[in-house]
Amino acid sequence: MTVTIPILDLSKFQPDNPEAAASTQKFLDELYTAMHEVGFFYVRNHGVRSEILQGGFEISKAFFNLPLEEKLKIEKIHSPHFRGYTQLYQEITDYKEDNREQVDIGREFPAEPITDDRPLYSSMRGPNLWPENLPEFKKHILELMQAMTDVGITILRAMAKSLRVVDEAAFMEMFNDDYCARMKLTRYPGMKNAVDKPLDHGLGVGPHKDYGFLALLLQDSIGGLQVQSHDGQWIDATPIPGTFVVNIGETLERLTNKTFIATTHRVLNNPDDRDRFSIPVFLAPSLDTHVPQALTPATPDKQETDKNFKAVISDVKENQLLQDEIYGVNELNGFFRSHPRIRDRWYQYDEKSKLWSRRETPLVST
Ligand SMILES: O=C(O)CCC(=O)C(=O)O
Ligand SMILES: [Fe+2]
Repeated sequence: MTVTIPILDLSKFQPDNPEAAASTQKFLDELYTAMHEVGFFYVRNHGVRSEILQGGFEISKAFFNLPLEEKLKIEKIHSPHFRGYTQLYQEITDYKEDNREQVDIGREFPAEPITDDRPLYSSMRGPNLWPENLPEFKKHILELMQAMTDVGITILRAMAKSLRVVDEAAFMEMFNDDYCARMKLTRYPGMKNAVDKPLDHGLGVGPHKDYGFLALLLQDSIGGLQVQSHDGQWIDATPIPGTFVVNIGETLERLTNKTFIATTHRVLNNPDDRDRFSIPVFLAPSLDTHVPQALTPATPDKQETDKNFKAVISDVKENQLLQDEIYGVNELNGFFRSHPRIRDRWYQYDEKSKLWSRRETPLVST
């Protein structure tokens, strides 16, 4: 069966307008089907002005065009909050170096004092690293992150409604003022980019599932994002102007007892010399949230109910989930796992208590 990624019209979702009840319901039904069967969809009529989106790409390109030594001034290693720039080939997904460079941005908070009474994961909050020589960067990027976050929160509310059995108020309480948002600016060099010489495997980012709740992605017109269908085939998420691509992470999949699926995806570098740019935003609940293990009843396994349904084939192993009940613990462990250099510079492990803590001063490498 060929899988297509559905396109949903967010303007149909008007939960507070009784006159739009029918169109809202239609949207919720489409959303349910998309999340249950594909785990990915495009959203159009999301209401974010195109100048904000265009401005985001322009400022992101301006940053990546800076000389490397300028970009390295905000390298992530300088941030105990895991913010900042990562060079090409420095991050590893599915055992291969990613052919991409990126900047990680989070919600802007002042650094908190390091005290024993705070949970360690409170270090995930903190300031971003901003490039000194691009003064307009901060304003544009925070504006774009807020606009995309607002769309994401609306979609999360729609997801709660479409699941029906979920208590919407309790679900949305996880996204109180202290919700988590992370944005990435990415550049994937084209395979024929003579300066960068991408690694032959051609993977901008290897097969993976996102681990939070929701990802909302702005992509340019180059293409390369692929989504893995149930039977293991790779489907192109071909760019559609004016849309975001939406998918969920493993924490929400677990919470819905796999009624909604966190689909494996990857990005291929463009075969010619043109670079691809994308800007994903990842949403998750506030760090202190106790994420319930499952809010909905288990869905009968499709393999048991449908004789024609093939076993799900994924390049990502099951049960790699970050299983702690408190979201902040999972988020910190996830960043520890993917950024051991940053972990060791800013955090220390005590063999006796088997606990991690923040270093008073960063470890200076010799
Ligand atoms: O750049 C993209 O299209 C997707 C990136 C992605 O999947 C990720 O960073 O988790
Ligand atoms: Fe992803």
